[in-house]
Amino acid sequence: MPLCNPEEAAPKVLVPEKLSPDGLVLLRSSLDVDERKGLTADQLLEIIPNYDALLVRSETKVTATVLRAARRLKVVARAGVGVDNVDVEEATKLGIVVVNSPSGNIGAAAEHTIALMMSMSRKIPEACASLKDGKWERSQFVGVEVKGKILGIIGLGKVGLTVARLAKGLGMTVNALDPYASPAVAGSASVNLVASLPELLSSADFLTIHTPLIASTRGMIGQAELAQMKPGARILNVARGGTIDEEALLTALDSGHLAGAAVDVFTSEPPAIGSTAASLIAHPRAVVTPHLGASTVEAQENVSVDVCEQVLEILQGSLPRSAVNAPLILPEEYQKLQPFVRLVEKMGSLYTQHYATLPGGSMTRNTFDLIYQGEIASINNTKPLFAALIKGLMAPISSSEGININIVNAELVARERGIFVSEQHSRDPADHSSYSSLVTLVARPPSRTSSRAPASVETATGSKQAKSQRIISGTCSGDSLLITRLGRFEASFEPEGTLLICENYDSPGKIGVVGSILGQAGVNINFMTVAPVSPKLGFGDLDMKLSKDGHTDLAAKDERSSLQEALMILGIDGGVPPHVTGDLVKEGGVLTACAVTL
Ligand SMILES: NC(=O)C1=CN([C@@H]2O[C@H](COP(=O)(O)OP(=O)(O)OC[C@H]3O[C@@H](n4cnc5c(N)ncnc54)[C@H](O)[C@@H]3O)[C@@H](O)[C@H]2O)C=CC1
Ligand SMILES: O=C(O)C(=O)COP(=O)(O)O
Repeated sequence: MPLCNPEEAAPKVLVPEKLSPDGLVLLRSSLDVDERKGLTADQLLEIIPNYDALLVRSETKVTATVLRAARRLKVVARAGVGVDNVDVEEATKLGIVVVNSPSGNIGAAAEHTIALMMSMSRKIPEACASLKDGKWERSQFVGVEVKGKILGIIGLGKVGLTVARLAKGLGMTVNALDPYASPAVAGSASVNLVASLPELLSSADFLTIHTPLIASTRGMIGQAELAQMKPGARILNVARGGTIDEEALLTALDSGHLAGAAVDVFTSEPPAIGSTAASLIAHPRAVVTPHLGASTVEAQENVSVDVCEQVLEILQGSLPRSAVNAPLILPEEYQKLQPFVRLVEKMGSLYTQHYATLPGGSMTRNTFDLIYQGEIASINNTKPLFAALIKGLMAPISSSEGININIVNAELVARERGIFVSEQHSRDPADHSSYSSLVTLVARPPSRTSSRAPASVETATGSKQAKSQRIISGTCSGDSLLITRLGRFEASFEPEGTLLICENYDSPGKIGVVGSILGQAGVNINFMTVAPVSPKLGFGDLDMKLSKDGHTDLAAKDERSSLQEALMILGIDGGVPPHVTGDLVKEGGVLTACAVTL
């Protein structure tokens, strides 16, 4: 699918950090890639409104303020694992997809951990510096071996497990603490899962952290925890600054309780002059690197290609494979859903535009059944359809404060707006018409009383109950969309462009009357179709099931005979002047008229 119309400017991608060209080259053929290293926070805030995608590593702080200012932004791609520099919650609210590269740099981070452990245990950085300084000080740099020692790992995820396997190869015993780790996976790597942090701390000769920085891991190793470690033990952090309290670590090194620390990551990067982290860096028993865990040629190629491919997918309207804040959907399922996503969005928009203009309209009904029948019913993951419905319902009545409603934030938006959708799958072929798939949107009435109107209020043209039906059905054939039912009328029209929908008495001359009013107003008619009252007002078995639950207000079958109205749907060139719909309903026999744009 092309990323943009050749007439339009290509979507813009901002890359404020060093990213491997291997991924960027994939973007350049269809996107406008802007590499702007060294931007200040203020500069980023100033230019971000111009971009559709933002590619970062760990240095760029993608704050709520940046995201709110980013009016066009569809995706933040983190070329790496940790997304703690991105306000994912705010991105979710705004419908901005956040993707990462969950496995591109695992090997690099694990190897760096082992490199730091060996450097620390054999005092390689100090020995190297001394020798370069012209000295030959062999006796000062006697180290310890790791073989036969116990390595304690906090966080047995992708990096932790790789470190464990490498450490096993070095002859270490590996203990690990991870409440979410699989005992089978740990067992297969010969890792002993321990039950508590004190157990891990008190047994380890080397302790290494491989958790994300989240609420439960922030400051997880403080003064009390360091005190539980063996005297002379060594600690490593190649995960995130903030998991170990830097002040407490400095004290433990100063006191000699810990023999060494190897640190790649800091609470603030780069650490401020005079900060605790700066003192830690300067400490003679600390081996430090400036967040280099992922800095290998191979890892950078991997993460760059991984996220750039995802940026392309997202800007093409597909779902990414590693979204941090969107549900996982298999590509083949997504492919099947695509035309229905368009259909359901149009049905939602048609619902709001059509019913909000009816007498007593407005979006007073906020509880919907979305019913999938036929082949579409076999797809279980219908999150894109749910999102499309919310988007369609909201689009005509809300600017949504610039929020792009999509699969990322649809549930949140629906909750905030008090919209409830019950999705129902009916796989029974008897439940739907001749269409291979049918999607039906039913708005439940505001209360049971209004849906159970007594027979005495029926008019000559049908029951109040039947008239109050708010049902839209539709189907897809290839890429073509078709509305097959609107309220109690059996329709057959494409939900595209501007449509004038008139409900009228099904009597001769109506078409001429409508045509002449439109002609006088200079409105050009493209096509016209008439929708009679549906001979099948409900959904057969499904209809009955729903009615028993009191969910819907579908009409009873014996009400059909008295209904003599029809729906006239006219495709219009351009818009319909507001007075035209008013003029139409003043005409005898035209009951309602509304213009919708789909
Ligand atoms: N220094 C560097 O350049 C790099 C750092 N990293 C960092 O390494 C960390 C881990 O990365 P991955 O292994 O890929 O992530 P992962 O998600 O595969 O593994 C994290 C593990 O931590 C565990 N965990 C979470 N909370 C825990 C707790 N309270 N106690 C014990 N375990 C807990 C989880 O169950 C999971 O198994 C991330 O923070 C990432 O940002 C990753 C790559 C490079
Ligand atoms: O992937 C991660 O979590 C990392 O910490 C790597 O960070 P970087 O991309 O090297 O700034």
